[in-house]
Amino acid sequence: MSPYDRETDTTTITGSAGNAARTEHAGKPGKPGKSSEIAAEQEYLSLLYAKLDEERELASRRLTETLRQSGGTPQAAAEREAATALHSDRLAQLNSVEQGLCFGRLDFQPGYDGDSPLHIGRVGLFDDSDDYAPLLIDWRAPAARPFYLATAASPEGVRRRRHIRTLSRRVVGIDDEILDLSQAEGNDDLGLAGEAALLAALERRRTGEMSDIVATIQAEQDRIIRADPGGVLVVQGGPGTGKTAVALHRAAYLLYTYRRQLTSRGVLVVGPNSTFLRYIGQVLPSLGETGVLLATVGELFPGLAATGTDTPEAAGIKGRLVLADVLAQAVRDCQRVPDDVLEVPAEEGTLTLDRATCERARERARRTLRPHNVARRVFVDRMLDELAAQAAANLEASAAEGVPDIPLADGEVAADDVLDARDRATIRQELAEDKAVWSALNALWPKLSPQELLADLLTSPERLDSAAAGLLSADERAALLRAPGSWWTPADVPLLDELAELLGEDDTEARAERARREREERAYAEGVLHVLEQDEEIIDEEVLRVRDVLDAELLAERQERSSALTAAQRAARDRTWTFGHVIVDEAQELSEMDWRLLMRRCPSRSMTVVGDVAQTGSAAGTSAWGDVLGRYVEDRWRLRELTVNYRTPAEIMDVAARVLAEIDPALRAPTSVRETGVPPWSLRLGAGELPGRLPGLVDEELRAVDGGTVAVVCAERLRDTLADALAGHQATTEDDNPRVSVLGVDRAKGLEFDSVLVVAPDEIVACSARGRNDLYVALTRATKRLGIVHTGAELPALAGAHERRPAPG
Ligand SMILES: Nc1ncnc2c1ncn2[C@@H]1O[C@H](COP(=O)(O)OP(=O)(O)OP(=O)(O)O)[C@@H](O)[C@H]1O
Repeated sequence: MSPYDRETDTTTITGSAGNAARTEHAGKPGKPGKSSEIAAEQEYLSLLYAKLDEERELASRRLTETLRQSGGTPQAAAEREAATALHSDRLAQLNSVEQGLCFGRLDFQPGYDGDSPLHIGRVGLFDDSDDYAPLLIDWRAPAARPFYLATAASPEGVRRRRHIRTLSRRVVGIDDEILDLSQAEGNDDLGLAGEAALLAALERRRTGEMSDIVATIQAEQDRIIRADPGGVLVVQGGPGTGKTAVALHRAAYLLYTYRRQLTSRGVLVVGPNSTFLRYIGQVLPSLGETGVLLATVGELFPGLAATGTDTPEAAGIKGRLVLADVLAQAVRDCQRVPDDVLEVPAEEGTLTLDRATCERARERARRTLRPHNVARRVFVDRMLDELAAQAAANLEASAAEGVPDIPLADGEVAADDVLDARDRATIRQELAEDKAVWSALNALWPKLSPQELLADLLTSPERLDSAAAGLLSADERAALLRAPGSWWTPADVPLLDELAELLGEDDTEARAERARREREERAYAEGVLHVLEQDEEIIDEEVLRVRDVLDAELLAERQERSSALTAAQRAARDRTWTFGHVIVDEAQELSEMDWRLLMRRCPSRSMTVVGDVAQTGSAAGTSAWGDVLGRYVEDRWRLRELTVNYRTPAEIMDVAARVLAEIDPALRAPTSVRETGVPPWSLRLGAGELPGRLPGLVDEELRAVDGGTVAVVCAERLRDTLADALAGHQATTEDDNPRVSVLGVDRAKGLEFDSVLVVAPDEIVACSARGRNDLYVALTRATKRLGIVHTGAELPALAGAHERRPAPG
């Protein structure tokens, strides 16, 4: 039972010299002092909700009024659209803070900064009848900071920090901390703030969706959340230290504090896979922020679904930086010259392109340093000049054929050319439209799409050999080859992005298309105006006529802009979009090629990089931040570390720490914030017994976590077999949020469950080059209980788990 479930009336004193604080819980009505405190908080909370309702009503009314308006100058139209966006954002924000509107209160020492209490909540509310005095302080505002940072040793003027527990619009309890150094007792080295509320939050059953932590952010987390947005900030921390939570709250903080700069470019949050993104998907909306694009790297090539899977070896190779050179060579390989002479059977007769001429044109095009498809225009121009000169010479020669050589009269000058400039231009134009000429030029310097080129490269041994000669070994090239028609994979996406940069886009046609669309939209708008005018004639001759306030141009423009999307939505459709800030979670998994793509999306290098190098599972991932970041920012990146584990109880962490020591004895496991008194258990089963016994084990765990979640985590190879064994439990291998999941370690990364069964740990270790890291990840997913089921060799590091005797049958 968590303190949130019970009605408490206790007073505890916690704290060391660094964090002395007396904690008092109050929830039981009937005790006069406490219940009057609760009643007073209830009264204030009711006032806040009344204000929230009033604000909602106001935002809704303003939105309706704005939507009703029409007409005016283009500037008025633009202002109207800005107002529409503003009011609908405000309304969405006010709706999102309904649950847990207010969660804290600060009381100050006498004489300190006005010394009236401040209430802290999810949004700022002000009293417009009292000179906009703050009623509720947004958790992100500077005034709210002491709520997260104040300690007894450094109280920042705070006398009492109160956590207010609410259910819907009702106060159900309060936890007070008196920040009083003279009360110091105990030895709380972790420096926790609001310990009772924190532990209550941590003990809650997991639902399969991550929750926000605004009420209980800890000081080391707060410093990261509010860190300056400039440059690259790396947040390194062991499992469960709140890296993901911190990353998401940082996004919300940055959007609040730097809204003007960030709303137009948006914020990108990158996660390792779609399961993880769904797990964290509710956190930012619950904080009232919708302007953030959540995506995996594999989703950052608009219009392409990367649903295929690579072998670990192929994924590892594709992630290496050398692939950028391979791709550059593959593009150069498409800029060909004939071995000797290329014959072009044009309508003007057979023309020829010799190797030297083609080489000169190719060199000239390459020297422009433009991307392939753009430089193609230079090559094609040179080739057409050459062909046109030949065709003109042929024509002149044939025109001269059979003409008698008539002697010139006195004073007459021989005409040099039969053809004038206009004739020559016509010939060039005809050649440019000649299919045979196009097919010859396309063979030499084709227009390419990234998809076409990569698909060719990965299915053609000759092309790959040519592009990767001296860059990849024969075995590596063989590992990359795949069958034609294979699905795109996430590791292909950075390669496609690289190719899109190398190939570029000749946007002449796109520009023509845009102009055509604009003409069409204007014509459509003219039509709309016409219909409106006819309606007006029928309805009322007197009213202001539509055309008086709206012309076709403006209507077309408004139509275009009224479909205006948020920056995040526009960014999702645009490969070349650059973001105001990029947050990368589970960043240790990204390959060098992934980083290249992300750096292109963030030229300002305003980034937050969150991860744990001890959890790297991917062959292409990193084990040192400097290795990946140095290339882009040299040593200009800042490191912050998180050291407290909020997820995994100490008993489970003891076992995981032994595995960590095997990965690297220098690595330190984070310190768990709580103990559960439940030791992890282990059980030995024969491999054949596993499918039969697993359902019973899962049932036991389900009962033990009483309505919570259970995950079976195993090597990818075993996943389907174990999911079949648990068919009766409707276990899922994906992310539809059931009580029982069966997951390979890769999918379990970043997630958490009340109980975790790690099945066949020896297989997890054996399955990949970073198998021990994978095992460490698997062991640290549980919030309450851990069971280890051995079917093969027992790993010495896991010997600490309490051994269970197998139940009969
Ligand atoms: N200050 C906090 N208050 C309440 N809960 C917290 C706090 N910090 C972290 N948590 C909770 O601890 C759990 C672990 O957090 P999170 O998933 O962010 O850790 P992580 O460092 O990303 O872990 P991993 O590296 O294993 O993915 C989550 O349930 C999160 O909500």
